[in-house]
Amino acid sequence: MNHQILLAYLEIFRGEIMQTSSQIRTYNRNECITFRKTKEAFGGLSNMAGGYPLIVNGIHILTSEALYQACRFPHLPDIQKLIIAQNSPMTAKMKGKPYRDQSRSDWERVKVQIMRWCLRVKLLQNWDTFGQLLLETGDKAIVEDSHKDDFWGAIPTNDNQLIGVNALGRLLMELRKYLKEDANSLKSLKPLEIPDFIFLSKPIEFLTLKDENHTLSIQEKQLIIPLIPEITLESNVSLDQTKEFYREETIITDTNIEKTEKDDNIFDGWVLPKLEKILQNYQSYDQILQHFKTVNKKQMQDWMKLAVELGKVKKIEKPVRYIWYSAYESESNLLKARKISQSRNTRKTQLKSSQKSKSNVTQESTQLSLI
Ligand SMILES: Nc1c(N[C@@H]2O[C@H](COP(=O)(O)O)[C@@H](O)[C@H]2O)[nH]c(=O)[nH]c1=O
Repeated sequence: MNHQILLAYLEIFRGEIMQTSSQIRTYNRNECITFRKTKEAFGGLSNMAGGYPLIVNGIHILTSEALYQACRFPHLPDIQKLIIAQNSPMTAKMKGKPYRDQSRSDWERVKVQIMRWCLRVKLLQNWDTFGQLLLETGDKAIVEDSHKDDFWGAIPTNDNQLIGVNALGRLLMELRKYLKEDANSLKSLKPLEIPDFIFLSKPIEFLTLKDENHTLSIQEKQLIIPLIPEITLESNVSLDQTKEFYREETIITDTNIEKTEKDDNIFDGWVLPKLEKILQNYQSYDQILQHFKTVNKKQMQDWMKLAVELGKVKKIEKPVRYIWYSAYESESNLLKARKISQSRNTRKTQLKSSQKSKSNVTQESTQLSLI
């Protein structure tokens, strides 16, 4: 094998090493800081969390998730624009999904480095808030608790364990370590030394702490907010509906700016909580639509698709119906328990009818209850 090919293989191997089985970790929930929903105590650690705005090459970006997803497409500035124009980080992720096969060709190899860089941007530009949140995790392991992503997060196996590579949690722990031991080294950030590290057609710039308070000023945060109505329009909600939503949910004033940041995401802040309430039982698409009277069909379809993709909602076919994931899980556990108890009863009846001894019956039913 020639030298260069060997080097290329080595690089790929280095990039993918985090995905190998030796990288899998098991965490005990009681001993870690876990986060899943952005509104939980440590939800701010999620890339999906609002309230940690960024500026790269002079462009406002609402979340580290949007920045990370945009980094897939340095050669496709229109897709980058589409991604960062979304109000919801989950929608930002989904908007890039149809183009994933056009991600930069070395994406799998560089994505961990890119995530590390995105987290550093998040800290650099939200020094007090994000820094404090990171330090509040103490010395505990940080774990992204995920339904199905055991690369970036870890999946719960029973009440107390989570298993996965937990790449995001580990990058956050690494960042916390630097913050504790060498905070000054995090106060500026060089662009990554990878080819085509480009955002909206320009090489990504060298970043430094923004202002005296190390965070974006209120004025800067307000500059970000006017983006929201345009974006919502793009997803087929009428201007009136948009205005109505923001009138009710997020009237922008200096005093409630924090609330605005938290609620600046329709999908996270409004759609998901509503779905969680409605979908404690199976519901058809039309039944769901009844609960979202002001929303048009296409938008609702997109949201349902997103909720399913993100593992929040389970979709069942024939006929199509939906249920909130944890309700689905408890229902299937109930069904499993029922099946076990039915098969135990059947077994007992069979055993009785074949007139086995009493001790045999006890032994068999004990074995079945262990399944
Ligand atoms: N799947 C998931 C999250 N996963 C997030 O998605 C990002 C990785 O995207 P990708 O590399 O394109 O798969 C990364 O930020 C990871 O933390 N987050 C959430 O709140 N909810 C989810 O359901």
